[in-house]
Amino acid sequence: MNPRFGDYQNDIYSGGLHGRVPPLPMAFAELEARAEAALPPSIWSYVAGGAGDEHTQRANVAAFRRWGLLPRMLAGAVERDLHVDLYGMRLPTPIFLAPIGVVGLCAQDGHGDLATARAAARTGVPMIASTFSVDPLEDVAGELAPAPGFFQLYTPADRDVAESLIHRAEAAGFRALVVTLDTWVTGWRPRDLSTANFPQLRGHCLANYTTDPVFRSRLAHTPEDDPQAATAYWARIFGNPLTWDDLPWLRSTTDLPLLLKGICHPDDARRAADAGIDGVYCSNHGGRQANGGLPALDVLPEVVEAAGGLPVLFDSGVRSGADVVKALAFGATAVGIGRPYAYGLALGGADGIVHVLRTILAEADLIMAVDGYPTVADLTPETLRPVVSGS
Ligand SMILES: Cc1cc2nc3c(=O)[nH]c(=O)nc-3n(C[C@H](O)[C@H](O)[C@H](O)COP(=O)(O)O)c2cc1C
Ligand SMILES: CC(C)CC(=O)C(=O)O
Repeated sequence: MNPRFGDYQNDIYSGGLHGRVPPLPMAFAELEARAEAALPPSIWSYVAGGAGDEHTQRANVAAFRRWGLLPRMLAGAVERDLHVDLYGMRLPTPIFLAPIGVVGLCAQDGHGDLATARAAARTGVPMIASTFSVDPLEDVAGELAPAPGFFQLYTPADRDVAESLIHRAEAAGFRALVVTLDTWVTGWRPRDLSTANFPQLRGHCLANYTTDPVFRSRLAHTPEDDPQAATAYWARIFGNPLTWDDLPWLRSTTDLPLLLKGICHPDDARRAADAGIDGVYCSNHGGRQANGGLPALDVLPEVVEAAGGLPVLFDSGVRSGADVVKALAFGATAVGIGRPYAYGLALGGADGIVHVLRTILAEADLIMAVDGYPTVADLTPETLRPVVSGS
């Protein structure tokens, strides 16, 4: 039997009958407001902020409002099946946890990567673990099992360190490698600039480097004895703009499925497919990198078409179950949840993330029930229409 994600509604109502109201926000706007109040201002501005005047970040969210699902009645969608297949894995849900560097710091105990992994394990929602974590990837993987995890790589210029990270991720049991292309330099982020806090936050999230034997071998002293030298070496190898010429090397480093994150142009999707990549990840980094770009949702259909049948992961602006349904209908194989789970973490640790995921899944499931689309395969671009009046 498939999981009944909509049952979260029954769970809440039956709890309510006994005088309890849900301790965590049910609507995204409240989740966001309460996370802002809960997080230290420097972490809030880092997580919530984006590039420039954050126009693209807002446009990512607004893009979903421009499309609506056409309902089908008498479809009898009593049983829904939200599972998706990806690289031989049967995922119980069509969503995943997008990589969030520094998410560790959103948890009250400072170990948010581990809490995120625990939430993934409890829900079966895959986690893409960021290179930038407070805890090393082996510890994250330890909390994740049996849920699948993917490892997100910021590819250091020192290829030996890069290969070491990749091989550690393989050994730890991660099932795919997601290489992020759009953040070899950080974008112009006024909120971080005005607090000047980015380097400080980043300094807490280098565990994957400081525990890496190859990285350590590059240093005269251990990172424990000379943290500044470790950070300086990290800074030297971080800003590494990969090019298409690097892809054969990258491909040769692993047999894991290899995905490229940040693909928003159909020609790049086509070229990735030609280069033997296993999947593209359409995302504009939640508007954190380059302001003034198109909303990621607007480019998704073209990227899906150009990818020629390769899996296409998607994120940027997903705030609700309705958004998940629309991204699936536009052809995303699976849909990434970003900031909302960081906010859930800030409010309730692993429980907070589980709540956010269950909320999103329940809404998606109930939309598919009401509108008569019992499976993910039933959601196609033809089920969507542009909104023609108002918002
Ligand atoms: C605080 C923060 C840190 C992030 N760190 C990473 C990262 O380490 N690696 C990465 O590939 N993407 C990173 N991202 C981008 C997310 O994976 C995702 O693309 C983005 O959050 C989607 O936008 P949304 O959260 O507005 O939906 C980060 C996003 C946020 C909000
Ligand atoms: C450490 C950062 C570069 C992580 C990131 O991707 C982001 O802040 O968006």
